[in-house]
Amino acid sequence: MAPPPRATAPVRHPDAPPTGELLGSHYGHCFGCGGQQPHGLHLEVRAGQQVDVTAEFTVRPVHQGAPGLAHGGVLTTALDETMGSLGWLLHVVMVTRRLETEFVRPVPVGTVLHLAAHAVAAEGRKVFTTATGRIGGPDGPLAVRADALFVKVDVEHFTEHGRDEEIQAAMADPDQVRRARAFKVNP
Ligand SMILES: CCCCCCCC(=O)SCCNC(=O)CCNC(=O)[C@H](O)C(C)(C)COP(=O)(O)OP(=O)(O)OC[C@H]1O[C@@H](n2cnc3c(N)ncnc32)[C@H](O)[C@@H]1OP(=O)(O)O
Repeated sequence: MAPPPRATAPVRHPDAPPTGELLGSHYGHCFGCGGQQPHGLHLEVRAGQQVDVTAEFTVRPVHQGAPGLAHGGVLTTALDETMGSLGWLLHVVMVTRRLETEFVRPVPVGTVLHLAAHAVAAEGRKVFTTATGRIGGPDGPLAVRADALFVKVDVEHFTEHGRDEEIQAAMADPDQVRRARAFKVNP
């Protein structure tokens, strides 16, 4: 998972959203950030100053694994979505290739998880990222952390592999098409 020696520091795109701006959902039905998923995480991610973001996730009863505790897979999803959002600042679409999560302490239902992620390095199509989730506040105790490798893809990644029903619906939505075509991948 460590970036190769030839990797370079990620560069914030000149047209990236300004610091503090809410990034918005990339897809209404996304389990991580979409507003149309009743049981989703409804993450609202905010742009940082560099290639970094912050987000908050409130653990609800539908996110339980053990009684009264968040499911580890759900917490991993929150970290994954937060790191994936770094693509807005790089102006690329990227998908998770590898993700390693460390669960440091249990996260009870009702907790607000304070997430932070930044891009560590980039090399070719690869973007190396890291994220943390803290409880009680942005500087509170560490509950979860993750490192991930993302790979930049073109919009064809989705149109070729996604189920036809959802692809057709997304293509019929002008806002979705605009979002999908906004970034070009520069290998
Ligand atoms: C719109 C964004 C939404 C974000 C939402 C949150 C993020 C998500 O959950 S995305 C959904 C989950 N992810 C996926 O479904 C992805 C499924 N995987 C794939 O489609 C493919 O494996 C894909 C596109 C990632 C890469 O495939 P492919 O284009 O053939 O690239 P491939 O050559 O295998 O690998 C790319 C590079 O990564 C490197 N690589 C691959 N695996 C590893 C690894 N484990 N460690 C280090 N490097 C690796 C390869 O060596 C290659 O390097 P280089 O470019 O230097 O040769």
